[in-house]
Amino acid sequence: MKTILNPQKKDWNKILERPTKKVGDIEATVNEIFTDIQANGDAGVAKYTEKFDGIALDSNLVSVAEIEEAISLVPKELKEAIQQAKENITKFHAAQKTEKVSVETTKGVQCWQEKRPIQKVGLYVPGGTAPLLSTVLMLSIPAKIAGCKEIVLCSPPNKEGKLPPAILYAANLCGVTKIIKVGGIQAIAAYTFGTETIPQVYKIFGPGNQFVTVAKQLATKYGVAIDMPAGPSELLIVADDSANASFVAADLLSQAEHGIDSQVVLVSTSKKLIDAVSIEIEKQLLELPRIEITQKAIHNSTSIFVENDAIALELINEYGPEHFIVCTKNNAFYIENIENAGSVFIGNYTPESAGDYASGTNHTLPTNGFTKAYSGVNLDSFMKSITFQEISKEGIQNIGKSIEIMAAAEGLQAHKNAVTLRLKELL
Ligand SMILES: NC(=O)c1ccc[n+]([C@@H]2O[C@H](COP(=O)([O-])OP(=O)(O)OC[C@H]3O[C@@H](n4cnc5c(N)ncnc54)[C@H](O)[C@@H]3O)[C@@H](O)[C@H]2O)c1
Ligand SMILES: N[C@H](CO)Cc1c[nH]c[nH+]1
Ligand SMILES: [Zn+2]
Repeated sequence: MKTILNPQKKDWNKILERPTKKVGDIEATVNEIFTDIQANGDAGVAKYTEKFDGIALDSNLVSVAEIEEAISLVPKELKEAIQQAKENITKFHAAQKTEKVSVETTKGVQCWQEKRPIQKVGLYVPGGTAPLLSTVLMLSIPAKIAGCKEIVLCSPPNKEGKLPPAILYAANLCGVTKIIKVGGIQAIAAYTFGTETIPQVYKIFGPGNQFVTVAKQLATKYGVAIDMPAGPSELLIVADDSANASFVAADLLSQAEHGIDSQVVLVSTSKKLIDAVSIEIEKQLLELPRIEITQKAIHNSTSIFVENDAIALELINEYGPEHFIVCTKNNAFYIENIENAGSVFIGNYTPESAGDYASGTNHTLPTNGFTKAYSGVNLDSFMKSITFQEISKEGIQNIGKSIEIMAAAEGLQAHKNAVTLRLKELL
């Protein structure tokens, strides 16, 4: 990790540039695959599964027998861990249900809003560098609580043409209605257009690498909604002398481990802490099995020394990290004033991994600065609001004149007439 001392504000964006590929290069590939799958359906999907995942499949649909086999293969200990995570994720997302909003805006004019589940949703579970069974829980649990009817899940097959048992076990446990062995751009294209085996969906959810993220963004041009751009993992930690350097290093390494395009950043008002973390990273790295990936991501990453908490906060809000760990003497200051972050982790005993797996919050979060405008996945992501209104005779008399005047001001006579006729009838 390189260390930068007191950078000038004008240099922040350059220093914190995300290590992602140029989107333009990926867009051409994504466009080509979308066109092919729109025209050729499952045959197109199979072609790209063979090209990118190196496996030729007769069918990409997961069978009941495969699910039964998976259930028998998952160790009891992992089943119990999944159960605890499921309970916490369920509690946190079920608590997000809201009451119907209903207001009489003017006497006789009743307006209300009700939520409805999105009927057909497509979940994407990454599997390129690691099979993210936890993502199955993060997406299917809120989908089920929201009441979505068709919950489809796509994830890339391994070299044996299978999905890992834990992914199938979790998907079955959480009420996924169809599981398909397909990953990457081809999965997103299939959700967008529908194929013989993969249903077209109304909204696509889930994280993925840059290919998946750019493909999701293209899906919106064809009228399919997406949760948000949730690309390569990011973590920013603000820590001072009150933090445990070994814990800080472990947290930075945990997100660097995701892939070479992950980005981790340490911001500190203590040079002593920056040095201690750097030594700890080198020590802990040697013990990690994914050392090559993790080392590359760490190489892309930066420690930044700043004079005080106010500067640190300004820099953090400008960057807008996906994950934000706060471990300082002034935690309350950061918690009150953070504007742009996906999920915040507070204090020495709140590792980011807790949110990845089992505390209850959702780990599908905006990256690449999209925290400035997007929320992470939550119960509302799987629902939409419909507004209703009912106006009585008294109500139309109370607001009719204003509608007539405004419609006339816009030059829309037919709009005005729709009110005028009713008001006349009531005279
Ligand atoms: N933001 C979040 O909420 C969040 C959550 C979890 C994971 N993540 C991120 O998700 C990502 C998962 O990435 P992954 O690669 O492990 O799995 P993935 O499933 O997203 O991507 C794997 C697929 O990419 C496709 N692919 C690979 N190389 C390609 C190429 N050259 N051209 C076209 N397609 C290609 C293949 O089809 C493969 O199946 C990581 O970057 C991780 O940090 C983000
Ligand atoms: N940190 C990832 C979100 O960026 C989620 C995850 C899943 N498994 C481990 N981590
Ligand atoms: Zn993670």
